[in-house]
Amino acid sequence: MPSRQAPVLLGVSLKMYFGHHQTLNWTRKVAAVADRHPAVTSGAAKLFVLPPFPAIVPVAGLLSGSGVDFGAQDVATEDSGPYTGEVGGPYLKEIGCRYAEVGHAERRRLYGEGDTVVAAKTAAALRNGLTPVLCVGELDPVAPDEAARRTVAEAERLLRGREGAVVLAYEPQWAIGAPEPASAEHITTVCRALRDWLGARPHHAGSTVIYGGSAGPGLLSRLGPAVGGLFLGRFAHDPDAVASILDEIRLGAAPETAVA
Ligand SMILES: O=C[C@H](O)COP(=O)(O)O
Repeated sequence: MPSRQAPVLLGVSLKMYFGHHQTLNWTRKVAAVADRHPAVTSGAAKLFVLPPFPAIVPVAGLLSGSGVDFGAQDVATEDSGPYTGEVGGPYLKEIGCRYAEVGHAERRRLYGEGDTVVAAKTAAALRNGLTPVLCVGELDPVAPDEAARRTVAEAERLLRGREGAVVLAYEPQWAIGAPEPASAEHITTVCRALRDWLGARPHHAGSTVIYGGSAGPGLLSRLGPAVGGLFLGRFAHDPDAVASILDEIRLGAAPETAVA
């Protein structure tokens, strides 16, 4: 597996927290941060944003030229047809999305999505040229080694028979929406296991492992280089917090290699 210094990947899902104008205002502020921040302009960090579906097109316009990528929080299992309320991969690709999130714990818990649906959505993203942000992670708190075993097994199930670069978002379900993220030891153990697993699979070259679950300023510096970035939720609602994480990256928090 060739090694190279990879940019730290910072993703933000806005979930359903903001209204439309708030989404656009937040995007303008984050684009302005990205435009001038040395971590972004030097290529040390790469940002992506997942707004609600109706905001994707205007967000694309606001991010144009900023180097910030964007995508969707979900994708249909099918590409077109009578699927009321769904948005297919070809549509997302056509409007410029780079990413499609799949398998988030909230979709599993609240909307009954299981492995079959998550695997089909992952396949839909890949066949349409979208990078899946595939969320994996254990349901309840367990020891780091056991969490790593369960999470690698989950990734194995969801990616079986697929090829292409993915973003594996390690999100222990118990750490989502919590006051604090998982411990640095826990995150590092699981992310390293996922990296090793991906690294042994050349058909997933170019993949990245990031951590999400109450992540915010101050976390990345404690994680060391095994973690390729962060998947942010509430703690990115303040654009200054995004700038603060970019400061950490500029000061040296960087993944050791891409999975390539
Ligand atoms: O999509 C992001 C994650 O679920 C994390 O959300 P949170 O940081 O608000 O817990």
